[in-house]
This record gives sequence, C-alpha cells and structure tokens, in this order.
Amino acid sequence: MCEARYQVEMTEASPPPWQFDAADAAARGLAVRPRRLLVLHNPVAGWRRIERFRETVAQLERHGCPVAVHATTGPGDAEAIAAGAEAADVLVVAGGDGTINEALNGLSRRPSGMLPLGVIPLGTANVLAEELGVPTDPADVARAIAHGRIVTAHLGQAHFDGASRNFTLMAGAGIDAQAVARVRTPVKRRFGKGAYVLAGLEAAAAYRYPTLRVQADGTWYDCAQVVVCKGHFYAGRYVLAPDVRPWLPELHVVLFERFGSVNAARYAFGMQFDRLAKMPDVRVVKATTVTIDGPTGDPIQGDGDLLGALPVKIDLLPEAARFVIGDPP
Ligand SMILES: Nc1ncnc2c1ncn2[C@@H]1O[C@H](COP(=O)(O)OP(=O)(O)OP(=O)(O)O)[C@@H](O)[C@H]1O
Repeated sequence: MCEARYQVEMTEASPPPWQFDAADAAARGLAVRPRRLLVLHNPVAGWRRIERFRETVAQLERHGCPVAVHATTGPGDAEAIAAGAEAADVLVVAGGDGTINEALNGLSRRPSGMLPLGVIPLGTANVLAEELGVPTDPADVARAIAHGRIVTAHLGQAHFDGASRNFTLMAGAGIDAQAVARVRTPVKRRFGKGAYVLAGLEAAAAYRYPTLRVQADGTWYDCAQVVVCKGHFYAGRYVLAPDVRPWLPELHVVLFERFGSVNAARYAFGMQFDRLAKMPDVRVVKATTVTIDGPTGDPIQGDGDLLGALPVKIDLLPEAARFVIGDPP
C-alpha cells in the first residue's frame, strides 16, 4: 500500500488506455458499422432537460446509429434492463449518476459480459459525466457516443452482509452517507443540489460522529468520515482524491480524521474552496481492499445514493467496465 498526501497542484493522473478510436479506424480505411444503441432514459431525472434529450437522440440518428429508447419506470428498472440487454453495441444512460450506477450493476450481471456505457447527462450532479469529460451540447454528446473512444475502467465493489453493489465514483461512510440517507426525492427534484446541502445540515445537527475503523490493504486508521474514491470529482466538480481516475485499478481512500460538527463544517469549506490539500488531518491512501467498521447498520452511500449499511468490505470488480467518451478529459 502506498500513502500520498494531497498534491498542492492538481496533477494529471495516468492517461486513459484507449481501446478503440472510430475516427482513427476510419482514417486507416477500416469499415466501421454505426453503433447500435440501447438508450435508458430516466424521465424523472431528465424532466427539465427533455428537449436536450430529444435533440441528442435526433443527432444520434443523423450519425446513422440505430437507437432504441427505453424509459425507466422506477428504481431498479435500469438495472434489470441492463442485465438483459441484447442487440446493442453500447448501452447509453440518459439520466444521472443513480441511473448509471443501476445500469452498471445490471451490466455486471449480464451473461455475455459488460457492454460499453455511454452517457447523456440529464441528472442533478452528473459527476461521472464530468469525470469522463462528456460534453453537454447535444451535437457534441451525440458525436461522442456515435464515434467516441472506448476506455476501460475499473469499478469499485462494496460487499455487505449477503449482497454486493458496484460503484463508479465513490462510496462513503460518516456524515456524507448520513446526508444522502436524508435526501428526499421531491426536494431534490425541486432544488437540485440544494437538497444535499439541506440534508447535510440536518445530518450535521443529528449525527454523533462515532469512530469509523478503516482498514486499507492491512493498515488500520481511525476517522470520523471516509470516502473511497474511484473518480477524483465529488458532488459536482469538487476534488477529494486528486490522482484517482476510473481507469486506474486502485481505490484512493480519503480519511477525515477529526470529529464533530465544527470539523465537518471545516471539511465542507475546505472542499468548497479547494483547501483540503492543505489540511493535515485529511489523509489520502491508495489501496485495493478496504474495510469499514462502525455502528452496525449505519448507511454507506455510493455514487450519491444509498448503497448499503456498515460493516462493508470494498474492493475492485474483477471484470473491467468500458465507457464511451469523447475527447480525452
Ligand atoms: N421513472 C422513474 N420514476 C422514479 N424514479 C426513477 C425512475 N427511473 C429511475 N428512477 C430512479 O431515480 C433515481 C435518481 O435518478 P438519477 O440518478 O438518474 O438522477 P439524479 O438523482 O437527478 O442525478 P444525479 O444522481 O446525477 O444527482 C435513480 O436511482 C433511479 O432508481
């Protein structure tokens, strides 16, 4: 295991391993059949952005891609469809990180292996889209999905008592999971990211800050809050673990070592104003296996939604995932 404090400057992590570049193949005279797309559209996540969604689908068809759209009907639907997805080259999620999380959990159960995943960002925070450098303009999104490069990525996997769930961006225990557990869907639909701020304030007032015991590749740490990161962005474009990227086969574990609501507020301000790197009580360690122990049944958040409850073991999903992206992020 290797330990790293924050870098003062943001460093460029390892570049992604490109698997396939349609533009490059075309330049070399190779025939490239248009990608067949199965689009999972979360109509609840995207209700404000329905025009953007329709325009993206129209643009995809202009690129010659056969597009099948399926509107999700409720929680769990994206996962079930992804698990049985056939006759498609790419599964596209038109929604937010919660729908993407469900789709990737379904794809990992697909008998013939994972399909590459593309994103039309319609959610509240769209952290994975930021992480992958997915554009927002419909024409650019469509071009990226139709012709963009495919990058291999490694998902995190959280093992609870009798169940396992994948995550793409992060899994956390402590105050952030407490906040996620308090987010109410109608408030999120109305106020977007403001719902997390409200839930965070509620959680900060009620939470008792018990000690979390974290084991990262055999070394134990005590902390008030821990976020196990697979991507460097958090809650939008805030940076928690500057050097991790989805394509790196490692977890970057961010440990917040001081307890109580005053320190929770310090960390929130530190994140807001990009000062975490300067805080001596915020530690980042790299690992491939992490366990988190604390009050049994306390929530674990993953990709901004509830993932499960303590205690948890976290490692990497053995099968690699693939993401369709546009230009290098
Ligand atoms: N038709 C539906 N009605 C209600 N909920 C749905 C429906 N389809 C999917 N969902 C659920 O909505 C949840 C939230 O959706 P999603 O994550 O896509 O948007 P978001 O929460 O606005 O975005 P983000 O996660 O990026 O902040 C998903 O976890 C999914 O289970």
